Amino acid sequence: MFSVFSLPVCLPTPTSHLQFIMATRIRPSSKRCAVIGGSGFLGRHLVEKLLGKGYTVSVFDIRQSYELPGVTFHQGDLCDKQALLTALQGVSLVFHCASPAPASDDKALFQRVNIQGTQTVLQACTEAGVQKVVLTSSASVVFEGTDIKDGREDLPYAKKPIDYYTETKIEQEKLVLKACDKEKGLLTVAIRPHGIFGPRDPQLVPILVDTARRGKMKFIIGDGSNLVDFTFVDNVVHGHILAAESLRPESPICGKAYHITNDEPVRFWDFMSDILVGLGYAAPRYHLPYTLVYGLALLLWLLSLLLRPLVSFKPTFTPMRVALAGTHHFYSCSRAKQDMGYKPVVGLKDGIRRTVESYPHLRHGA
Ligand SMILES: NC(=O)C1=CN([C@@H]2O[C@H](COP(=O)(O)OP(=O)(O)OC[C@H]3O[C@@H](n4cnc5c(N)ncnc54)[C@H](OP(=O)(O)O)[C@@H]3O)[C@@H](O)[C@H]2O)C=CC1
Ligand SMILES: CC(C)=CCC[C@@H](C)[C@H]1CC[C@H]2C3=C(CC[C@]12C)[C@@]1(C)CCC(=O)C[C@@H]1CC3
Repeated sequence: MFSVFSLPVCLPTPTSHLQFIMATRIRPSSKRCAVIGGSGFLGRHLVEKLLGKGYTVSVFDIRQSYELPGVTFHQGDLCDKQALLTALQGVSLVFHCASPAPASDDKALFQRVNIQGTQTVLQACTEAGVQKVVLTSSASVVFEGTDIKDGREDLPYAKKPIDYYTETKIEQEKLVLKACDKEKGLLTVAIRPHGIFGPRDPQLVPILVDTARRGKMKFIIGDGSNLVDFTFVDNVVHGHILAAESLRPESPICGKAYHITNDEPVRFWDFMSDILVGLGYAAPRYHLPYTLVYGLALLLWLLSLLLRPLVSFKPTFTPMRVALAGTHHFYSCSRAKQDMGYKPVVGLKDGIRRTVESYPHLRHGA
């Protein structure tokens, strides 16, 4: 069993009342941060980098997936303010990258965690004297299922978000950016990554390999020329830390959203093929018209809703996935370059190689 501590590790366990008061009133230190969602894919990469940069890290997550020297784990639900307050003692910087998985269709869960939960996180941060909050938002807050080419942050939020995940990520981002208040001493910023991939990703490569193993990765939806951003996880981490370190009262980044990508849009199907071929599977070859596949996906989705009381099935080809696979969606990160000197640290080719090497168990025949 993992242990859960209620005080940062670097403090001695209080043996007297006075020590306890001193410990609970510790002044926030600029190198003491908390990662909410730190057990997840992005969160863990962020934690590892922060440790390497000399930060003391508290992880707050609903589950504990690893142990690392220098990291204090607090297991809890981010909707629980008391649990958060314990984890945020002495913390000056909070990264909020927790969310239910996008594949879920549980509307109530998304609303509870992404909206009410984020309100609770912001209240807890204010009460605990946290000075900076960096939210992991998503570039998909502006995506409605149709082409976006070189999209900038001033695009309007999607009026018809493609799923509950996107709908609640929009509300979450608005809440965090609105909470930025220099007078009250709380500075906020939102990072919008797109298509994060890399070692330990539980979604992209596993879904792809599973689809290939079931013999369903033979088709290219549309003409295969649609460009998409896939962002290597180290670049997303780099964007988050740059944002945190640039977040000062006089900085232009306060209360703003920033796209963070690899800045190398790639054909969706070339990217999928590179991963598949790297792992020993065949690349998809046959083309299917986009509208036909989208229409079929819509029909299947409606059927799954209608039949839900009788049978439960989850189609692989959801309308959202077909839209992601068959449209252009790539974003400009020139605002991040200008305001915080962002530049990707790992190129796409290198990122794909590192990712493929990290999944020996998913290789064809393994
Ligand atoms: N992956 C991607 O391509 C992209 C991700 N993002 C955003 O990046 C962030 C991180 O994503 P990613 O690392 O992929 O996701 P993960 O699911 O790997 O990580 C999220 C973590 O948050 C935890 N969590 C969920 N609900 C709660 C809760 N109520 N209280 C505390 N912890 C909770 C999850 O636990 P559990 O697993 O048990 O649910 C998980 O450990 C998310 O905000 C996501 O919206 C944005 C754009 C693209
Ligand atoms: C760029 C971006 C936002 C990526 C997000 C990750 C996932 C949404 C994709 C990762 C694997 C993809 C995938 C498909 C759709 C989108 C993903 C789930 C398909 C289901 C699309 C239709 C197919 O032919 C099979 C694909 C398998 C992989």
